[in-house]
Amino acid sequence: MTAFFDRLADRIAEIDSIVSVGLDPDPDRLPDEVRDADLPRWEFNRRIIDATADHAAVFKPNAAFYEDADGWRALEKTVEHARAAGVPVLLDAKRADIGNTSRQYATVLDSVDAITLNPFLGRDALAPFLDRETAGCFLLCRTSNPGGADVQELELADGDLVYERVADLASEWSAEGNRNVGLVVGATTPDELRSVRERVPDLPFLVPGVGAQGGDVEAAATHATAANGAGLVNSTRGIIFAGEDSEAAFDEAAEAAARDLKERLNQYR
Ligand SMILES: O=C(O)c1cc(=O)[nH]c(=O)n1[C@@H]1O[C@H](COP(=O)(O)O)[C@@H](O)[C@H]1O
Repeated sequence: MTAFFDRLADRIAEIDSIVSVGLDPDPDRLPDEVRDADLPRWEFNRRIIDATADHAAVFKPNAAFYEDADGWRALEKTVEHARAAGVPVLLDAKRADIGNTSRQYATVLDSVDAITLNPFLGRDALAPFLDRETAGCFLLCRTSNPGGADVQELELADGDLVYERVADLASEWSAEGNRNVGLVVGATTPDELRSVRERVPDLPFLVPGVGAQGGDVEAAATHATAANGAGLVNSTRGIIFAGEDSEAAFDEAAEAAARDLKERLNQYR
């Protein structure tokens, strides 16, 4: 199998979209029509996948929404269905731990194409993921949440900020290894997004925070992709729950929202 970022660049070129469709099926927000299904989260995701696959460079399920017995079954079916539709799956799990545990965590890459990782524990904790040549590994760099600056913008002795050092290390680790490392940089801090892009032009970014979090679509589109054309802008609630504000069926509303985001992003890239 070819490297993930090459496969991603090919898919982006093929469907002309850098949209990552998040699959976070919050049980409290599922529409009535899926609530009686055997696995409501799977039924919801199945219809979202079928409706939005043509606009989705990847699907990004967040593990938090599946961490119970039915959830694991729903996630397994979701991953299989997305991949059968030809769409790679980026599991948003923000993993990494001591070596023994990380080695076990990394086995999930037998089933998905890419994963988000937490760089806080350092290189050895990431190694079991980064060692997989065909997987994509997105390291948290400058996150989109309000407290993202608390740790990530602390100043180091040489004047660099923590998130800048994370970007530099990710670039080194990628170049020394399998060139399979990207960064998570939020759209809610467009100046930082721009500065990280200037710092590491070769790393693909996953840019979350447009849509429900109100991030900057133009900055996201301008800076998400690396020189090879790989990069993603994610929206989750803004796509999958678009039907809450619409007369249309939830999957039709999701299709329209995904298409609209694709077109808005494409104006700037
Ligand atoms: O790693 C992520 O995907 C992520 C990083 C980050 O800094 N901010 C962020 O929102 N995310 C994830 O991206 C998704 C955003 O969802 P929406 O705000 O509904 O578009 C959620 O699954 C978040 O966990």
